[in-house]
Amino acid sequence: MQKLEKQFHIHCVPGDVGRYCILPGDPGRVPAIAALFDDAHQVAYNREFNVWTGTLLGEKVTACSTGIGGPSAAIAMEELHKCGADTFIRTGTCGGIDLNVQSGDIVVATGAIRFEHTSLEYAPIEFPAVADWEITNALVDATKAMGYPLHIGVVQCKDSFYGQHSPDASPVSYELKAKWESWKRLGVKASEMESAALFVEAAALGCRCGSCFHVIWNQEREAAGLDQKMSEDTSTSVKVAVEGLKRLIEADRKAGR
Ligand SMILES: O=P(O)(O)O[C@H]1O[C@H](CO)[C@@H](O)[C@H]1O
Ligand SMILES: O=c1cc[nH]c(=O)[nH]1
Repeated sequence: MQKLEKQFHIHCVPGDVGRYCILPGDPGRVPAIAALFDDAHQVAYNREFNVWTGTLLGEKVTACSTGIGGPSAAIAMEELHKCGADTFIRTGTCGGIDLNVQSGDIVVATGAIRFEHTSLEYAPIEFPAVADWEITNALVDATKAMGYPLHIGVVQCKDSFYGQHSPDASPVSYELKAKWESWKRLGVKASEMESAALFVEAAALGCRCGSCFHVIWNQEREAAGLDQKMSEDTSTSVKVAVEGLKRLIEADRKAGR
């Protein structure tokens, strides 16, 4: 019999998780995702990794939180992959950068800026952090079908949340602020923390990964004196991830993937 190896951080063994995984950062968001699965049950909860498995369209699917930042997200993906997963949808929160991106909107990432360090341990910096095309299409179609305001494009990833929000407090403010101006001029949609690591790691592992986000706020709209309020209810981005996953499962079945 094949040895079932319990993964060191997520405490799962092969069979505990599906091929398809939804990855929120917040462990508290996992039950809300699992509530949209059929027959969902918790299979493990260790550290920041809350893992629930159920089914969608009869396919085994898993929701596993990744915590904050690239290092723990990379661990979740690597250990889920060792348990048999090969397709990942990150659903998270983000802060808008582009002035058109408003609180409560959905952002679907086509790629991610690697202003973090985790991805460097999976690929040289010249390698782009690109979202999987099929997953991205499924997330875009799901958002449109549900009628939510949608922005599609590049997101920026970093390791320091406060480097984004209080760059002046940092001894390297000159770099943080100069680069932030570049992201703005390059039309970057939003800032978050995990997609760059996950996209690059997925490429290194031969897996697929895409991301969708709920916009919490937009600091650039605030700075420009535009209408700006906080939006913390992540239920729309959770619904987009689950509906997108259903569409992906159907597309995979049709294509024999
Ligand atoms: O809401 P989640 O998925 O955690 O995502 C965003 O929120 C956290 C920062 O507050 C980072 O993890 C960032 O990427
Ligand atoms: O502004 C934000 C909001 C969520 N997550 C981030 O990383 N930044």
